[in-house]
Amino acid sequence: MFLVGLTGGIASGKSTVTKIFREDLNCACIDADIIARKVVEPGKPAYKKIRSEFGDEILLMDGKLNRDKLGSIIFHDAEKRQKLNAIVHPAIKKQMLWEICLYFLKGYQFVILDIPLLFETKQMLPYISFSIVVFCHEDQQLQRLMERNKLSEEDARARMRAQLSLSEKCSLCTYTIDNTGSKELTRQNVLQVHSKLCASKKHLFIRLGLLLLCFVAFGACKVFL
Ligand SMILES: CC(C)(COP(=O)(O)OP(=O)(O)OC[C@H]1O[C@@H](n2cnc3c(N)ncnc32)[C@H](O)[C@@H]1O)[C@@H](O)C(=O)NCCC(=O)NCCS
Ligand SMILES: Nc1ncnc2c1ncn2[C@@H]1O[C@H](COP(=O)(O)OP(=O)(O)OP(=O)(O)O)[C@@H](O)[C@H]1O
Repeated sequence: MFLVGLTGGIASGKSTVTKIFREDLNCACIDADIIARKVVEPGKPAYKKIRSEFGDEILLMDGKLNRDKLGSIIFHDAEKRQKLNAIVHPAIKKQMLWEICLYFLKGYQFVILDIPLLFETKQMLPYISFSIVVFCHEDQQLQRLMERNKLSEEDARARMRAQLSLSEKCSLCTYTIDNTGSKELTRQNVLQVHSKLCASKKHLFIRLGLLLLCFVAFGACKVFL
């Protein structure tokens, strides 16, 4: 099995593309944003750390995190964002590695990891064989973000500034998926990248590598025991 990192800018279309991989193409997909929500549920270690770092004013009446409030703090303050990242990212990585193992046991050829900050944090980069960037024009990104999250232009731009630009991300990846047109056009672009992933023999090399490692370990046991 090999891992594919899927990234892009905020609201550039990662979830839209992941949905096509998962629902139309039956691919194994893991979404870092969903994990990021799970690991900060009340009672989880990351929740307790966020509460002591940011205070009770970032909680809703029912004790859950007020995500809008926390977002409005961290997207306007790089130091606070760094503090939140330092609490949440290790928990996301741990959960993600666990979910990858489950897909490995199910025998998938590859798993797609939807990670918004793939190139910024670099945490999962050592494990990735191919990376994909979903891109659209900056003005489309701004418009889609403002509409979806009901944000002012200033707040939307602050969120966009918290990440590498889409052009920087495109220069770092293996494949790009153009999401500047209709969702149907994007679907066609996803199909093309999917066929390239399916044609890859990387999983065979990785399996061969693991097999060789087992032989070496077995040989070493025989010599030393
Ligand atoms: C600040 C929070 C509470 C805002 O929650 P909200 O529901 O409004 O947004 P959501 O989680 O759906 O994220 C939407 C998008 O914002 C961007 N984003 C989120 N966190 C960050 C961050 N720390 N730095 C830069 N961009 C970010 C990503 O593109 C993400 O896809 C939340 O985003 C969060 O907990 N962020 C820290 C964890 C993180 O880095 N998540 C990204 C996945 S690695
Ligand atoms: N090709 C498209 N045409 C029109 N609207 C689109 C297109 N692709 C995505 N959208 C819309 O833009 C918004 C952002 O898309 P999506 O949620 O897939 O982005 P994302 O990169 O996953 O966002 P985030 O970084 O916040 O997780 C959504 O409301 C979605 O419906």
